[in-house]
Amino acid sequence: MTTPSSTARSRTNSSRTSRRRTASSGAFPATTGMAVHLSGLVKSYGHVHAVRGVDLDIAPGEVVALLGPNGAGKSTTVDMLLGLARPDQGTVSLFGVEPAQAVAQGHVGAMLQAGSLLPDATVGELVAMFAALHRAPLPVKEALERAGIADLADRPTGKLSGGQAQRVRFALAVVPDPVLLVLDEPTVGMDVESRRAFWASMRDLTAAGRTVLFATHYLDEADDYADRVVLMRSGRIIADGTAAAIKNQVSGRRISARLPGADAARLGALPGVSEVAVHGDQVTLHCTDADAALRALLPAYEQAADIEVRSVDLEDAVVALTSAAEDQAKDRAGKLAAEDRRSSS
Ligand SMILES: Nc1ncnc2c1ncn2[C@@H]1O[C@H](COP(=O)(O)OP(=O)(O)OP(=O)(O)O)[C@@H](O)[C@H]1O
Repeated sequence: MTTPSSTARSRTNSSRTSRRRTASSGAFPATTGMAVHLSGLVKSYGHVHAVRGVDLDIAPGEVVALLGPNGAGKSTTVDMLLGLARPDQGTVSLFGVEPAQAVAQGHVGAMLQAGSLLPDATVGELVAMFAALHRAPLPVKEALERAGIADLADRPTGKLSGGQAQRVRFALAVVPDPVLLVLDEPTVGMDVESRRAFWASMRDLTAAGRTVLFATHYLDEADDYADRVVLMRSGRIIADGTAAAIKNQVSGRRISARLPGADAARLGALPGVSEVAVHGDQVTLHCTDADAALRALLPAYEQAADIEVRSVDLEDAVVALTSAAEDQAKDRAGKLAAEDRRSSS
């Protein structure tokens, strides 16, 4: 069946194909090799094992979302990728050279979570200062327009709202006219309209074949804009593929309904139901067989209302995959502790 969203998706996919073609046909300054090559990256801070062995290749022209719960190691990976943190083990190369060299050549633009803007400079002055550090920057006006802040050029950066400051960071990331954009939670603090404008501008940038790696907690952004989703948990990559492939790793559908006075144990015993979540009157049934579950639910709960059956979305898949990884980590820790006890007795 063709739905508006599937039509939109196939359009997006064909634009992704042509974007790759543009990237490999040399629309940019000559670069060689993988846009990003991370091999065996490990990084600890004292007892905290932030990154525990990350291997990742990103081809020129790919748009990759880096997902994972708080503390998964996304920012640490991004910091090592940009040469801002030194790996304990492993190597990083961007277009076949060290990060510092790729940055010096103007191939890389970055937007990080931390980092204050010079509070006394105006937005225009700050972006101009940054542009002056690069060999072939965009005109300042164009960088400001791409970030949607042309009207803020004369505003001191100390007088910006959080969302506006975030857009200034975006202008600083694009002003080198980079081939690779690395964005750590780029839309944090932006209102809905600014997020939309941000992604519209990103679409223009990626349509020309730029490579993008962005970390985000907004799974709809990953679903809508990334060719590929890399999911991290506890310092490791636990899934890597298209959003569709990641969703396919988690089978089943979800039934949600308003069900006053529902009993979770009774719902859990219905055929085809694997898991139940109850929030007040609202119930979500995770199903291995949604048809069987629905057939059993309706006679048992005549008061059921606002019933919806839907496929697994990216959020469901990410939650399921990250909690499965957590269970496996606990199992591993339990087995190691048991082995320790056995060997010491
Ligand atoms: N400079 C540091 N000193 C000590 N611990 C750190 C440092 N930077 C990160 N960590 C720790 O390393 C782990 C991974 O952190 P990181 O910021 O990379 O995760 P993240 O996936 O980006 O999380 P979030 O989504 O919350 O930004 C966390 O436990 C964090 O507390």
